[in-house]
Amino acid sequence: MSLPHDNFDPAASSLSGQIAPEVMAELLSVRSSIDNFDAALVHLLAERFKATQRVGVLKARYQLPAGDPAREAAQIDRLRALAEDAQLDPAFAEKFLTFIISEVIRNHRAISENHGIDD
Ligand SMILES: O=C(O)C(=O)C[C@]1(C(=O)O)C=C[C@@H](O)C=C1
Repeated sequence: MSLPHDNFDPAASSLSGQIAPEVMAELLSVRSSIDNFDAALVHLLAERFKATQRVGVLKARYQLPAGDPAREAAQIDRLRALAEDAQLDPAFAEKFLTFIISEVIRNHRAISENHGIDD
């Protein structure tokens, strides 16, 4: 079976041949963890978007507004607190959530515009 990331080269680096082999080995070892985290993030995001897709269909069906500012404010407060506990910059956590939610709202609007065509 051929996977879409079959041609991913985990050793790709602009530093190849420019740094000591032991430094490169340590860098590659940490990067292998980063690659696992990035893969997990993609899968987590895919699941989140599957869930918000269902919300989008529900909102379109019942003609509800795409955005829910009170819900977003609660989510942001919660995520900022979680980020602080986890020693992640809360401003970054908020920016990240806001970025995702803006895409979700764009998707909700698209679903609502297409509503009636295929359901
Ligand atoms: O929960 C909702 O109502 C959603 O549409 C999902 C979501 C989110 O991505 O978490 C997106 C837009 C809303 O403003 C609030 C939350």
